[in-house]
Amino acid sequence: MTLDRCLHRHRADNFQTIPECIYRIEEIIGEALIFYEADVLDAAALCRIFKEHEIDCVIHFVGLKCVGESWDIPLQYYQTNIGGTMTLLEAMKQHGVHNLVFSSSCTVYGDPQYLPVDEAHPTGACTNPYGRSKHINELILKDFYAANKDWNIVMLRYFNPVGAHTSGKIGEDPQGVPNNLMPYVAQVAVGRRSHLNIFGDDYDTHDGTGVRDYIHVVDLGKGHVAAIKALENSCGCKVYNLGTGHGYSVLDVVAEFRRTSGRDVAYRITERRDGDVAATYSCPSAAARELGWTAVHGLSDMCAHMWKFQSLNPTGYRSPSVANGHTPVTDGETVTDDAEALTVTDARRRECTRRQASAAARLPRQPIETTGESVTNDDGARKGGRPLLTTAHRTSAYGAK
Ligand SMILES: CC(=O)N[C@H]1[C@@H](OP(=O)(O)OP(=O)(O)OC[C@H]2O[C@@H](n3ccc(=O)[nH]c3=O)[C@H](O)[C@@H]2O)O[C@H](CO)[C@H](O)[C@@H]1O
Repeated sequence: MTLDRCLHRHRADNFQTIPECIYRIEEIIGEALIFYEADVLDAAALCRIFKEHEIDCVIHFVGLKCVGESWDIPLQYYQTNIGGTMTLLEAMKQHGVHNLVFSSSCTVYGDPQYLPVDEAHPTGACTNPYGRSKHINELILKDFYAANKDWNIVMLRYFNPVGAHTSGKIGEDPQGVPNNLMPYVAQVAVGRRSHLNIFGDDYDTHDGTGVRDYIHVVDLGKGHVAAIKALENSCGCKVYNLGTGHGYSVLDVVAEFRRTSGRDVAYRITERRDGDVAATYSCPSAAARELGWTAVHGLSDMCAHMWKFQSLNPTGYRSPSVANGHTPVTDGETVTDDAEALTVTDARRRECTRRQASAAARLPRQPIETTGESVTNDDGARKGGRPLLTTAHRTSAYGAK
């Protein structure tokens, strides 16, 4: 899913950064990546991918995901998030691929009626179009399964994904002002922003600030691997929470980030944000019982790995070269050394391009060309024999968060 985010975010404004992100993923997994650039609403493009590979299952990460933005452009949210699912289901159906993992969200629970929230909690009282698009997707998938019992569908309700890969090589790199808490905190710590605005300290929580169930992205990724195993065992249609079961307040996160980074995180208390709930955290026991999956990383790891990525890449994947005179905002020799190791040099770009070309040459055909001007999209299929995963998503001039 990190791949999805990297491609999504950088495609619109700076194509040059895409190979760097992919290059880093290749370093981590030790394989060349094959990815397609295509629109999830482009049925022909999707069909071509299915024709060119023998695909076992699809992880459907596609989606616009900014709560605030979804009020401004609801039609784009419904078109991308729901239309994309319909197009993908049709393509899968046509090509006999009947195994799907879908990225849902705890947002489908709305303001929780009880805590911790389990999968039996009522859904649908969503507070924004983004949330409604996730809920409608769940309803569509349930109806679709009722008519297609030979399918296996796992819907994963993510709580609040944060952190970065433990290597610090890949992580969240929001364009513009971050909408979510953790990347904002990281950017304050690294000196890109002066202070965090905390949206309200008068909630009915232990310190008055909002409480969430933050989950490390590596744990989240492993949850998907567990879901794929369930598909292989013909699980039918299932829904699982992916969370830790622990709630932390905004001030808890700030304190932990200060501790792990050794940096100050200045903040101001401001008004509540529209649509925020006081507290939500998961009951993750169904995933433990049925998928054999449990989150292992706590808040300390989430902050430490987030900080590692942020400090090694102060301005994300656009971080200028240390070798070319940029001084990272971080201190400490190890960080500087690693930053140099991760710096994008011309030589590495050439090597990256060579590896990409070499990987592409092993494809039966060339990657799909995109259509349209302001809308570009990325599909990815790992290669190394049979592609196991296909991710597909669509971005627009607005992009994701
Ligand atoms: C209701 C809803 O749709 N929630 C979505 C939103 O979760 P959340 O709104 O829970 O995530 P978030 O990271 O935006 O906010 C977490 C907590 O931090 C607070 N906060 C956040 C930013 C900031 O600058 N200052 C501040 O105080 C915020 O009020 C909340 O109490 O985004 C997530 C993406 O990761 C998921 O998509 C969730 O489904």
